[in-house]
Amino acid sequence: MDSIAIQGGAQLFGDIPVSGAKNSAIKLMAASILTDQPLLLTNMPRLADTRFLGQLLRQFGIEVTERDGADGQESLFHAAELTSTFAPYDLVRQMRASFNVLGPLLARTGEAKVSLPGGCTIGARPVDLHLQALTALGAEIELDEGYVTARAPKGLQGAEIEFPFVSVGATEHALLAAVLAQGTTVLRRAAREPEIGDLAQCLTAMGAKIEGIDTDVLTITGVSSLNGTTWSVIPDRVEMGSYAVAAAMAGGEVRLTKARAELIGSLTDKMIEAGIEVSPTADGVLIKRDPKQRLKAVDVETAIYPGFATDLQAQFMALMTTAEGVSTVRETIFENRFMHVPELARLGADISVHAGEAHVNGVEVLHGAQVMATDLRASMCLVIAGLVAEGETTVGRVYHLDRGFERLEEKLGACGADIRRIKGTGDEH
Ligand SMILES: CC(=O)N[C@H]1[C@@H](OP(=O)(O)OP(=O)(O)OC[C@H]2O[C@@H](n3ccc(=O)[nH]c3=O)[C@H](O)[C@@H]2O)O[C@H](CO)[C@@H](O)[C@@H]1O
Ligand SMILES: C=C(OP(=O)(O)O)C(=O)O
Repeated sequence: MDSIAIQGGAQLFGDIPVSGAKNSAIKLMAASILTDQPLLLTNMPRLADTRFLGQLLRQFGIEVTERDGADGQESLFHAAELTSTFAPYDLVRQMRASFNVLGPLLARTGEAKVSLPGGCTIGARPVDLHLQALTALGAEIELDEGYVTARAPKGLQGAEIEFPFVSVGATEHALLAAVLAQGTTVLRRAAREPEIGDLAQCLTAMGAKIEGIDTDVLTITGVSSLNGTTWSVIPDRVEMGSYAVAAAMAGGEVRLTKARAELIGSLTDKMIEAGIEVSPTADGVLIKRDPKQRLKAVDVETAIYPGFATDLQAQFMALMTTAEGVSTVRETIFENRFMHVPELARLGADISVHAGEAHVNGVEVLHGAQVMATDLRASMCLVIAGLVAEGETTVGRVYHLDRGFERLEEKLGACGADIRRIKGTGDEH
């Protein structure tokens, strides 16, 4: 198992290019199942998650080709013919979004058998809303021995679906199935995260008919087939936000490029409140901070988009560990997303947790230690804390981090961070 070692204390100066969004790329990849024409995705991140999903798509008989192109890394998916509609446990357990192949397989072929998903253990994360949506679209669903078998021998039928609460995955899943259903589907209380807009726009370029993109009501008029297209993956707002926080923590001046400032508006508002200089640029954002000036503690509460992203909660908490005063961090999306707290405590952070709320009492200094990544974004929070902790911090289990951060050591190292990967051996999971 690899680990990452960071020698704290270096300020960061330079540019960090933001990669394509993992949470968009993996849903766009699932969209390739819907057509027998090639789908070319550009600005593709190379991550463990995109690799796993590529393996799963190959298992269905989809040709997957990766190459370098004018708009960054590219991946071509060609599902000319599907030779299997079975998604085994070993290929689905690694990540949450692999479950979202069920809807498109069902929509294209009328049946599929997919293992229940894995992903970060940040909560119970059931898939009831996914299954309710597919059932409303006319699928017959059976659950047996950890697998979902879905059948729609006469094809899917459009339906009115009102989600009881907002779910990113269930919205995307319903969308991926409804585009090929007969008739009109209306999704109410739909999630409107930018990655869903990206997916909906790509599907539209493939010939789908979708109204209300980027709103919480999506109206989809089913079509009988979709064509291929070329689509550039939206910038990764979680990666962008993570490096914005890293720059703020270490101090210095870092420009995040190939990105869009408005994607992290709820984060940068809080960063400004804490005393960090944030200036939007033509293709991203510039973060400046004099590390001699202590930040002010500010409170955050996670929420659905455009609120403060749960995927940036751990990173922001790391920033607050050395701010002046007490910051309250409320997690409202996942019931178990504070696993980084005991790890931050190893570095000297003073944090107490009561139900869904963490109180971070800022300390003057953190001290390097051995810590363990517990999930994807928590790994980044430990790296961020390590950037200022006195001495060396070693973050173990970075296979979590590799799911969602591309070339992390290279990107931070280019700005002056003293960071290196220590290669491990053996099975990663
Ligand atoms: C691969 C991907 O894109 N992952 C993102 C996606 O996860 P994911 O799609 O899993 O997140 P959801 O928005 O679905 O989950 C929100 C809440 O709804 C609950 N729920 C969800 C579905 C369901 O059928 N039943 C149910 O109870 C979940 O347990 C959670 O408490 O959105 C989250 C919220 O922005 C992000 O943190 C994840 O990074
Ligand atoms: C929680 C995440 O991923 P997943 O939903 O795949 O677990 C994430 O991207 O932060």
